[in-house]
Amino acid sequence: MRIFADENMPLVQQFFRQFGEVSLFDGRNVSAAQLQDADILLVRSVSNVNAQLLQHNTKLRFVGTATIGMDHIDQSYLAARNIAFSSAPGCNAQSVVEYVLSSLWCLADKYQWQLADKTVGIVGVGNIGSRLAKALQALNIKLLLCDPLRARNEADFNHTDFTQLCTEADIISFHTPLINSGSDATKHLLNAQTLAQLKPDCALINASRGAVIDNNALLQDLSRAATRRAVVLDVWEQEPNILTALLPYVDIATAHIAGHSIEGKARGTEMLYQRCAALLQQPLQQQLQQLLPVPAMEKLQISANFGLPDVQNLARLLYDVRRDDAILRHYLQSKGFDWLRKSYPPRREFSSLQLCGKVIPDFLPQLGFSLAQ
Ligand SMILES: NC(=O)c1ccc[n+]([C@@H]2O[C@H](COP(=O)([O-])OP(=O)(O)OC[C@H]3O[C@@H](n4cnc5c(N)ncnc54)[C@H](O)[C@@H]3O)[C@@H](O)[C@H]2O)c1
Ligand SMILES: O=C(O)[C@H](O)[C@H](O)COP(=O)(O)O
Repeated sequence: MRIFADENMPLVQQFFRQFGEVSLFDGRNVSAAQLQDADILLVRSVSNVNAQLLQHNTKLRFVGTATIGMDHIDQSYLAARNIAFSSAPGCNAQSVVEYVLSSLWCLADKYQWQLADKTVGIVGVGNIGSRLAKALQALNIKLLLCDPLRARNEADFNHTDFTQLCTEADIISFHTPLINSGSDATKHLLNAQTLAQLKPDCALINASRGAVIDNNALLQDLSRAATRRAVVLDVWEQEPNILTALLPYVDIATAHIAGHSIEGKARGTEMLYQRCAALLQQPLQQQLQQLLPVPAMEKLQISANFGLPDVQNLARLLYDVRRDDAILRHYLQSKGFDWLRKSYPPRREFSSLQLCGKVIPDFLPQLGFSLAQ
């Protein structure tokens, strides 16, 4: 069995060698000729899997993307060819939540906000949005939730229409898939018209897909003297060739790495491994927990005096998004967007640090921290 995998898929050899020979490729530049012998194809978000890429391959049995987003996969084409497909739902959801929390704390420091006075609008309340909602509730932050699909299917879902959310939120965080057309389309959900409805100081966070915000319209908006909004962008239109004119207006700019914690990426590989093992009717020989590196900090003692104001310091032990903003601003021009992603420095999730103590406040597990056994 021949397995072809993106070179940026951690632990892929360790997981997949059980099924056959693993060959690696550069995901952004992979060609149809390279993949003609693949039985199993494992990609990330930078490879468009479609008729053109698979034109020379007649034996493919499985395509997996170690990502949550699936907008780069032509699923109808795979179904028509009877090729099994899987994404990795939720694999890096906690990583994105930690990115958003770190961004909020940085903005709160920079602009001296009291986060408890802010209303955060979450647009897209799936794996990431609902975890984020739980974390923000733990921090006593007021929420508005917008998810028309959930509103249609769940009678008790407390939905706020996007237009209303735009006028009422102090901060909006986007967590929808990229949907190009139809009544729930998210492409350019935030555009010149919807931007004009926001409060002049409404902050924006986008860690979903770049095209959910019309980047040119955002640039126009941010260039206006009347606009005073803080902006965090992890995702951009036309990656890797991003609109660099936005950078001076953006408080935190990163290279589509919100989901790139060590756990988030490796969980994606493991989920595809489990799916492949089921498809090939093979036993599971590997487990992520055994393959993850030992974290630099394993245990921390919490005293009875630990309170909500201490959470920010605790979280910063593990991740501070300003590191990634600084790296982008320093290296984007000389090394490029894809290099920033490929050489992303290690980041562990909150759960890697086990908290010990007689009484651990409830908000810590709600934020994703784990308790020592
Ligand atoms: N920046 C990163 O590194 C990174 C990492 C992971 C995921 N993502 C992106 O984040 C997206 C969301 O991830 P998830 O795991 O929460 O996905 P999910 O599928 O679990 O949830 C998406 C939610 O968005 C809702 N939705 C769809 N259309 C909507 C609309 N028009 N308005 C409001 N809500 C809408 C869906 O009903 C669903 O509940 C992914 O599709 C991916 O594109 C980015
Ligand atoms: O959709 C996702 O899961 C994320 O956007 C993912 O982190 C993208 O990262 P990539 O696959 O490009 O490394």
